[in-house]
Amino acid sequence: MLNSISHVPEKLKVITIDGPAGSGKSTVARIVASKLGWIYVTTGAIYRTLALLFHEANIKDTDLENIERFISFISERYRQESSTGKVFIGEREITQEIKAPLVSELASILAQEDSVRKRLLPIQRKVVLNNHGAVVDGRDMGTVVFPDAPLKIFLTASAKERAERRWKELNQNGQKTDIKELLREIHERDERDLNRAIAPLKAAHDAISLDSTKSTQEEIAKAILQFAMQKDLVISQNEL
Ligand SMILES: Nc1ncnc2c1ncn2[C@@H]1O[C@H](COP(=O)(O)OP(=O)(O)OP(=O)(O)O)[C@@H](O)[C@H]1O
Ligand SMILES: Nc1ccn([C@H]2C[C@H](O)[C@@H](COP(=O)(O)O)O2)c(=O)n1
Repeated sequence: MLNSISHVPEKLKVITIDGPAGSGKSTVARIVASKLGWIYVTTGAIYRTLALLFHEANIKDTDLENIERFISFISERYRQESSTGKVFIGEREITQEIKAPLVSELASILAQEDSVRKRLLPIQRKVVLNNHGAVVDGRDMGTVVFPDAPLKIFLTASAKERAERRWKELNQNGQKTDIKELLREIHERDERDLNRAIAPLKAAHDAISLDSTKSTQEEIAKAILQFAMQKDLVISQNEL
């Protein structure tokens, strides 16, 4: 494991990875964080958890009272296990439940609400700034949540490749889905994430764009670690 050093102020030891659904953000974020000895935070899981709470309470009305009620619950009881990527509400593990297509769709709908984004901002920042270094993935990490991050990555892949990856992932977890339906859902979520008025999915002006369509997660992670070294976020090449 690399011993990271701080050539940047402690509070800014953050690498952001933004990109569309299924581009491989969480996977490579976890590899990079592990190599650096940093934590990894996948902010999509926070939006997905909010969606799961709404879904399970069978609440269709995303009014402010419900949003505030569930977000304060998340603030007290939500946690991610950096090493495994497991997600918990209190002692209840919800890692697989939040990946269900219904939850994915509701998360992207809730993510359009300014009241949701405003209230999740401090939660995302608190998780990261309580640690000595973090790799964070989402849609607006480099543009809104951590605009001063020393290294920003914008990770893409073709919609077809992303649907195939999601199909394999759900299949491995015993969730049978139709690839054509997944492709439609990915296009729909892309549309929402790219075109919403608040914090749309887009590459920060100073982000490095990478396309993982024809690359393995290890190749992408290695490229990010090289950039981290160039930014003095790691000690030396021979430990990568
Ligand atoms: N470069 C890659 N090549 C092949 N498969 C990949 C690659 N990167 C990630 N995957 C696989 O694709 C699936 C989705 O990856 P991951 O969850 O990291 O994407 P994501 O961008 O975080 O998606 P979401 O935004 O929906 O959470 C996982 O099963 C992962 O193992
Ligand atoms: N920083 C973020 C993270 C996620 N979202 C929204 C957009 C996605 O549709 C949904 C689920 O995210 P995923 O797990 O697919 O990365 O949550 C967002 O708007 N901002």
